[in-house]
Amino acid sequence: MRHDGRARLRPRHRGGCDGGGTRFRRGSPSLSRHRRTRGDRVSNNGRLVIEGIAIERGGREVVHGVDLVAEPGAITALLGPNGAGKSSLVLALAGTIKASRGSVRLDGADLVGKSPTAIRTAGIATVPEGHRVLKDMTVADNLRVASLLVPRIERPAAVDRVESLFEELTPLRGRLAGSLSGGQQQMLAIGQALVSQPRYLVVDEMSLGLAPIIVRRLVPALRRIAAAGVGVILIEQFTQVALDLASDAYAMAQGRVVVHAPAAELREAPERLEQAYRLA
Ligand SMILES: Nc1ncnc2c1ncn2[C@@H]1O[C@H](COP(=O)(O)OP(=O)(O)OP(=O)(O)O)[C@@H](O)[C@H]1O
Repeated sequence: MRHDGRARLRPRHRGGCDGGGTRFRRGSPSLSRHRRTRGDRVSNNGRLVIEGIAIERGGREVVHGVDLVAEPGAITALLGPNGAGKSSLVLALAGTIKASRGSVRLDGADLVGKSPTAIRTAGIATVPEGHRVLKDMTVADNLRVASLLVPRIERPAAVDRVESLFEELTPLRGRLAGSLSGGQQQMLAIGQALVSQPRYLVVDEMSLGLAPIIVRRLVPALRRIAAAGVGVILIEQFTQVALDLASDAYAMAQGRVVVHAPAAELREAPERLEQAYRLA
């Protein structure tokens, strides 16, 4: 850790993240601008620690005490069938809905009950399922709008950094976001979340509505994001894509975590997931 609190750009080699050839442009600043003190590092090593989270929706509990730990610089997959409670957990992480019990700790602070803005400021950015970009605005303006959360002096660099991550978007800067392909719009949505240089990025159903060939174009960007030190929680319908990217995987069913294992183990034995879903 440098003394200015920024993570280095050195790619990390963890689990399925190869980091090879996927650095940010040389000299581009770190993705993470949130200050970490020595005391913070001692408290949980920068991990995002979710403990005993329960969530009610429509008057009934749909998530029943979920534990999950995400590591900085690593991709954590969150899998599970429809209705398992993944999106509810994501919305609670973003502060859009409130957990009825449990804690979400980053550097010792409990973020449950905090506003979405406070959570974003603490360093957690979320791309919710079906997130829409601003279709009547250009790509550049979508990123500029997202950069309003960043101190004025840092905004141009923040936008540049995201453009370097998604080079496919650079020639499209002047295009209306609504005219982009589905994959490019998803890149832009992830880019908007990254403009504020979060420490953790939560992406719900990254590939929703996208063809597998398009999803594969998003994969290197996710690897670069993690290699720059950002912890990623990836909720993904294409289990194999998620397990290839992740170092650690959780699967939920019926509001509970039913599997937690290294992603590599589940790649080797995908039937463990099906069994766990059946038993839940
Ligand atoms: N707005 C809502 N009001 C009431 N119940 C809801 C609401 N949204 C979701 N639920 C219920 O909460 C449970 C968990 O749903 P959730 O969307 O979190 O699951 P999921 O794992 O993300 O599934 P999917 O992949 O289909 O989105 C389900 O039983 C669902 O019917």
